Amino acid sequence: MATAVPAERDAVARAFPGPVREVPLPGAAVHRVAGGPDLLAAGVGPALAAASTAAALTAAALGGAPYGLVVCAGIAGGFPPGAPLGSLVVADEITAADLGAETADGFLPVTDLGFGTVTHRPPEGLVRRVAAAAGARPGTVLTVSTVTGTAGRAAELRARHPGALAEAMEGFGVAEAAAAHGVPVLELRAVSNPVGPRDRAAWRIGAALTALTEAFGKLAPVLEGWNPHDQ
Ligand SMILES: O=C(O)c1cccc(C(=O)CC[C@H]2O[C@@H](n3cnc4c(=O)[nH]cnc43)[C@H](O)[C@@H]2O)c1
Repeated sequence: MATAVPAERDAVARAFPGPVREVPLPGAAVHRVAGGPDLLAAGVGPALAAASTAAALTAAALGGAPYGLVVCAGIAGGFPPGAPLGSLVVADEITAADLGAETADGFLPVTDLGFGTVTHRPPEGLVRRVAAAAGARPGTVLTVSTVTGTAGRAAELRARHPGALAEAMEGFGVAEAAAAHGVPVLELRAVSNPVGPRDRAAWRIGAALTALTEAFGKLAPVLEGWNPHDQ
């Protein structure tokens, strides 16, 4: 389970009773919950999140206990009205929204330049089960390197990604690391602020972290019981 910061990791950890052991990695540390998941505060932004997640995946594989699923979790900005404050969004697509080139005719995704990928799709069946169990809305979660701070940018993202419900900063990086290891990925976000004009007074980080804890309380049996062959 990869979050950006320790506060998110600890919000997830509150859903899993059991002692925690810290396992050091290059540049990060896994919190291993006995009888529960491995939790990683992977850092803010797609690059650091990818590097930390890759380190955890590699260490697990070399240790003979590879992961079967990578979950990116944390707070996010929600596109109103689909994703109000405190609501949960589960990604049916994880899309890098600003990976590409700006041209006089608009933004070109990196795939149009002939490189790589901009979207990872979590297993559909798992997304459905998580949505049902946690009461999360399925939709695209955008990964951005710059938090949206104007109505204009929010409108531009909406126009380019009509299915977007949320934006955050790590999902695509975590998904790239998971894909390199052939491991499925899931992204679950609790909405802490609206995507749009910058307004720090509108953040509800405490409520979003509580929503994350409650969600993982409901999701433990879904995640434990999920078989990759179900897809
Ligand atoms: O300074 C600001 O205006 C501002 C607005 C929203 C979030 C931030 C952060 O520094 C938090 C980044 C952190 O939390 C996730 N997150 C939460 N809300 C958003 C968002 O609206 N857009 C992108 N990321 C968001 C993100 O995944 C980071 O881990 C600052």
